Amino acid sequence: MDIIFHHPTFDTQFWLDGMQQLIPDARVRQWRPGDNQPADYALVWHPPVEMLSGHSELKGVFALGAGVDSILSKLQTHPDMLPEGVPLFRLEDTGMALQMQEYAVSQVLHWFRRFDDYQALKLQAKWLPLEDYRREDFTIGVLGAGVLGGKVAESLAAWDFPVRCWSRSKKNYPGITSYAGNEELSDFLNGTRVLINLLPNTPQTVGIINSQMLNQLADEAYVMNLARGVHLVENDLLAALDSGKVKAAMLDVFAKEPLPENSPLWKHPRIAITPHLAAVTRPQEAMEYIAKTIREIEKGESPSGQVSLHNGY
Ligand SMILES: NC(=O)C1=CN([C@@H]2O[C@H](COP(=O)(O)OP(=O)(O)OC[C@H]3O[C@@H](n4cnc5c(N)ncnc54)[C@H](OP(=O)(O)O)[C@@H]3O)[C@@H](O)[C@H]2O)C=CC1
Ligand SMILES: O=CC(=O)O
Repeated sequence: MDIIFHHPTFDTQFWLDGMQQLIPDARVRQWRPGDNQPADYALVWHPPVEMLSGHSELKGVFALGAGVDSILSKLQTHPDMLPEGVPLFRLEDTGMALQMQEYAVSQVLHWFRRFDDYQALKLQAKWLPLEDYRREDFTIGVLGAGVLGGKVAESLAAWDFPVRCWSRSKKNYPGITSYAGNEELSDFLNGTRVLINLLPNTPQTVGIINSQMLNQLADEAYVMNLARGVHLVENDLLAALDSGKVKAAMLDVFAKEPLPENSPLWKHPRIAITPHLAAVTRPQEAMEYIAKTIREIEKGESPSGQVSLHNGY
C-alpha cells in the first residue's frame, strides 16, 4: 500500500514515521511536485491540484483537519482535482472536541461570572460588586450540532446552562433542545443569550451571523465564532456591539487570516481574539484515526468521516 503526504506546515517526517509505525506494511512518502507515481491513500492539507488530479486509483483522500472548505472551494475551480469516485474523508474529533469544549466552557463561564465587567472596573480601580447573572437568563445556542458542536453543547449542559442547538437534521442530545432547518432558526435565536458558531463553511452558511441574526438574540448577547471567519459579517457585529445589542464577542476565526493589523476588531474593547487555534489537529490522534479508517476501507467497510460533496461538509 502506498500513502502520500502533503501539508504546508506540519512536521512531515513526524507524520511519515508515525503512519509507517501504524501501518508497517505501507510505503509512506512525502509527495513532491513531479511525483506522479500511483498511491492508495493521500493525506493532505491545501493539496496542489496535480497531487490528486488523474489519480483515480486512490482509495481515499484524508483532509488533515475537520473543515474541508478549502479543498471543496479549490474543487470549484479545478473540478478534476479529486477524481470521480475517490472518497474524501475529514478528521472527526481526533482530540478537537475536547479543545473546543475547553475554549467554549471557559469563555462562557468568564462572561457568566462577569469577569469581563470586573476587568473593565479593575482598569478604573473600582471596587464594585455587580449583580450576578442567572443561569435561566443565560441560554446558550450552538449553531451546528455535529461532531464538535454536539460535544460543546453537551459540556455546557453539564454546567447546568439551558442549552439549545441548531442543525440541518433534528438531534436527540440529552438535556439539549434541538432546532432544525431554516424554519426553526428564529425559534432557536429567540432567547439565545450566548451564540456559539460551529457550522461548516458552505454556500448556505456564509454570512449567516449578520444583523438579521444578531437582532433576534436576547439583549446583551454574547457571540463566539469558532468555525470560519466567513460566517460572520464583521461590520454587522461591530454595529451590534456599538448599539449594545451584543455585549461582547470572542473570535477565533476571521474572513482574512492572519487578521490584518488595521482591522478594527483588534482595538475593540469588547472583542477577544485568538489566532485560529480553538482546536488544532493532534497528530497522534489524527494518525490513529486515519490508520483505523484505512483498515476499515481495506476490509470493505464504510467508515464514518466521509465528506458529502453534495452537502459540502
Ligand atoms: N477554529 C478552529 O480551530 C476549528 C474550526 N473548525 C470548524 O468547525 C466546523 C464544524 O466541525 P464539525 O463539528 O466536525 O462538523 P460536522 O460536519 O460534524 O457538523 C456540522 C454541523 O453543522 C450542521 N449544518 C451544516 N449545514 C447546515 C445548515 N445549512 N443549516 C443548519 N445546520 C447546518 C450539520 O447539521 P446535520 O448534523 O444535520 O448534518 C452539523 O450538525 C468545521 O467545518 C470547521 O470549519 C473545526 C476545527 C477547528
Ligand atoms: O480549522 C481547523 C480545522 O480543522 O478545520
